[in-house]
Amino acid sequence: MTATQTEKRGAVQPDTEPTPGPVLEVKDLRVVFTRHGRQIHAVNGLNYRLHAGQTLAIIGESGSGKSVGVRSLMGLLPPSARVTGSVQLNGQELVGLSEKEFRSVRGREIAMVFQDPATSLNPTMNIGSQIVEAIRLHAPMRKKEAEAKAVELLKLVRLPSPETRVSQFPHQLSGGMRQRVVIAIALASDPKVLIADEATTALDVTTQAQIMELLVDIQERLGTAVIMISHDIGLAANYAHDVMVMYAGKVVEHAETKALFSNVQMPYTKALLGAVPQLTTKPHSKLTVIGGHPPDLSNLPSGCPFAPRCPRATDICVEEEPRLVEHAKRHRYACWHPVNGQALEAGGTKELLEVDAHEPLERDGDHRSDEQRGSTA
Ligand SMILES: Nc1ncnc2c1ncn2[C@@H]1O[C@H](COP(=O)(O)OP(=O)(O)OP(=O)(O)O)[C@@H](O)[C@H]1O
Repeated sequence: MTATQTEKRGAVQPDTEPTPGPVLEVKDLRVVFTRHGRQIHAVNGLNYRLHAGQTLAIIGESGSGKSVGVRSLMGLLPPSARVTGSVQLNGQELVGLSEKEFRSVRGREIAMVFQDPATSLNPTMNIGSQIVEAIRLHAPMRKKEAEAKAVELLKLVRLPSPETRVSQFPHQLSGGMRQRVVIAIALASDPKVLIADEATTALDVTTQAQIMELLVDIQERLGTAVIMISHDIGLAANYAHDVMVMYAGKVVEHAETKALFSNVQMPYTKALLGAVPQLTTKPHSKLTVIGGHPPDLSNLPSGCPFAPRCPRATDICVEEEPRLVEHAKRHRYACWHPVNGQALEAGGTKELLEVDAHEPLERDGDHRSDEQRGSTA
């Protein structure tokens, strides 16, 4: 088996001095939309921490709440959304900020790269002006100085011939180049957290890998924390330190990437992986299809939301919702009948529930193996 990118680069220590605490701390984050008198519970109690230089991947089926969960961090939800809980960015509480207050955080402390670079860029402005605008929005400076910084940013994102590219328009660049420009704009204010929402989905696989390598490089140089949302589980496995699996607005499994993929516990995660073709998949063999549909978010069931689609479900799954419990070090899952773990019974979970942290998953100071530490020294 080949080493993943996260193993190769030996986990989460950036070149810059690591900050002592998490950059981002999310506690019991909930988002409810009101639409036509109905309440849609899109995000139902997220807890996690993100440290400098760390990449968290969020995976899950369409509609599981991945985007709404990260957009709420940036105040990018419509007025019909009610956000509760706590989001601390470097100690600053974001939940409850007004739009005006969010404007000073968005793009400055926390920035986002979206799926389609074509729609993120202004087609009528050359790319140099767009980067200069982003730079001067956050740090007032003379135009000449900002133009020089724009070229530096384009070098950072490894856009070829940056000095001449600045005068070009988005349509003159390839999709991969455009996404590099979008990343340069996102980095204009040196954000602590970069959110990549399906940022490479619209690109071909080679360009996709180049952009991911670029994000890794930037992360290592600047210590930026990254949240990546992806339908591509392979990308998550290869580039993330931690993976969070969402279903019906909840986290159903959350672990270090290696622990998650080598020891999947939640049947939903297993089903997601089964839906991905492997190199070893024989031609014409069938991929696993997850039958049924996710629950109605305006009428969530009282038991495990995955129960109606789960091959392992029993009565308890329908009756009582399993809590997200840390069963092994840095490996949490919410399941009565985990894939590789011992079957749980309601009465028998007390011991495990004692270590149930309603707290975000914590990262060790340095959880690299000796081998990894040696290879990156
Ligand atoms: N403005 C809105 N009003 C009402 N419901 C919304 C709104 N925006 C999102 N939702 C609902 O919130 C749920 C979660 O949406 P979200 O976009 O976070 O899913 P996702 O996991 O990111 O899906 P995808 O992978 O397709 O982007 C969906 O069921 C969606 O219908």
